[in-house]
Amino acid sequence: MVNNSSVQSAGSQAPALPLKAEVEGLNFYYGSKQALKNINLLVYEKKVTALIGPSGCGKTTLLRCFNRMHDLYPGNRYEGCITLTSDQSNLLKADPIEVRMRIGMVFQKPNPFPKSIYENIAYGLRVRGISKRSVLDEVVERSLRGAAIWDEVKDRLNEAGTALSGGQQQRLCIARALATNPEMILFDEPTSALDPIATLSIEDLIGDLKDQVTILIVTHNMQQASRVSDYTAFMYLGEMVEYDRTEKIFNNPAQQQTADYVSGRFG
Ligand SMILES: Nc1ncnc2c1ncn2[C@@H]1O[C@H](COP(=O)(O)OP(=O)(O)OP(=O)(O)O)[C@@H](O)[C@H]1O
Repeated sequence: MVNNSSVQSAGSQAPALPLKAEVEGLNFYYGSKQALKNINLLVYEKKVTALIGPSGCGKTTLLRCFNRMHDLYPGNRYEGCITLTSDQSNLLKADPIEVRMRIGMVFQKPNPFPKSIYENIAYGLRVRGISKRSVLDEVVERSLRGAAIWDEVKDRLNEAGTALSGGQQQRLCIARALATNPEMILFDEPTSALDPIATLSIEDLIGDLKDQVTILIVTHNMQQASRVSDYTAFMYLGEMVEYDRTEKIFNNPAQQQTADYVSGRFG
């Protein structure tokens, strides 16, 4: 049974950490189908929060609310709010273009633009009217360094992004997300298409990135959630069952359902 009480902060023992965002009473509908039910969640600043749960529980749907991806399809509807603490803006009511500059996204499958490595980073700035070469050069280098791929590509910036290995392409996509100095980055199963070595390098990178940005990650991989995240939210059938420090969720969860899921008894 899902625990219907609204689960908000990450457990009673959580210290009072700075907040990046607060999800309150979030419902989401694909047409007439309700995929998220009264989600309440505090997202802590410069921490990694993992969303876990069995297939179809609503992890990706919740993640995509944060950068208004659902607006791209007709019939989708949100209720409730996701408030960014920095300026108290409700992401569900703000201009979606602005939201996507503040909240970057990295997808399951690396999806570089069919452009050069340099342009993969610079393109998003150009479409926002930034064309000064020195500024673009600086952002390209900073972003590629931030994604731990600068040394590998600095001498081949004019080569196609799609010519890189899968793991390098994913780091290029992370660099692209960093270019706008986002406040949060959303990762949707970012290593599911990668081999174990590339997976570990992305996990290391996520650990490094949290010094500068708040991270929300959807993962099916329990070991990955326990390795990379500080907080974990367990969802089931569109509801938030339990949210706490990752260590607590994996070692001593409050709900039996969470214990069953993290120990592999269902899902
Ligand atoms: N475009 C859509 N139209 C209608 N229903 C959808 C759509 N996308 C997802 N759903 C439904 O919403 C619910 C949540 O889906 P979601 O993809 O968020 O789950 P998930 O936990 O991320 O699953 P998975 O781990 O398999 O990716 C599921 O019942 C799914 O069938």
